[in-house]
Amino acid sequence: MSQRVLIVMGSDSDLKVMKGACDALDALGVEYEVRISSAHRVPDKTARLAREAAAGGFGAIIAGAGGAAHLPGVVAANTVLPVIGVPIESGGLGGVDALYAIVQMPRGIPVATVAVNGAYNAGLLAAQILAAGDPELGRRLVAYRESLAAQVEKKDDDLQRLGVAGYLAGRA
Ligand SMILES: Nc1c(C(=O)O)ncn1[C@@H]1O[C@H](COP(=O)(O)O)[C@@H](O)[C@H]1O
Repeated sequence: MSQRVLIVMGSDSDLKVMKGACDALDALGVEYEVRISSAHRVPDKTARLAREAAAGGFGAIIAGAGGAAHLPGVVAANTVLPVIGVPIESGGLGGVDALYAIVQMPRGIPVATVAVNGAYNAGLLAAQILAAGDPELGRRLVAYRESLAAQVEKKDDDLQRLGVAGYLAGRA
């Protein structure tokens, strides 16, 4: 059976952003489970989710949190599965607080960090991690990259054909 991705977030207020990870995994046909847990508010549950993840068939974990974002680090402390942290924009500091909290992990307990609100890339990265042991998923990732390249080529063709003003008018 293919491995799944565990998606954890600190609050339901993170769901709108974290849906990006679900969208990426859906597009690639990767199964996942979405949970709300908080290192601050439910520390025991958070540790349990992380400790049981490998045995539960998960191959990677995405953890998103805003503000004093300790969740990804605490998840990483409780598993040797790869953990991808998503800093979420919340409160007055625009997500920089969460970014620093997640990216500045101490030596020994790494968390791979994506951009502020970068949940879609977290989903892609989780899929790429699973693809190391799943050649069929690897082929779907290659097809995804080819579709990205085709989109850029189409935009460039349109720009050459229409010129700058025409291109912008077509997008308005
Ligand atoms: N950073 C953390 C943790 C944690 O790191 O354990 N638990 C919740 N939160 C974050 O607090 C923000 C506000 O949460 P509420 O909207 O529930 O007040 C959310 O972005 C959440 O990820």
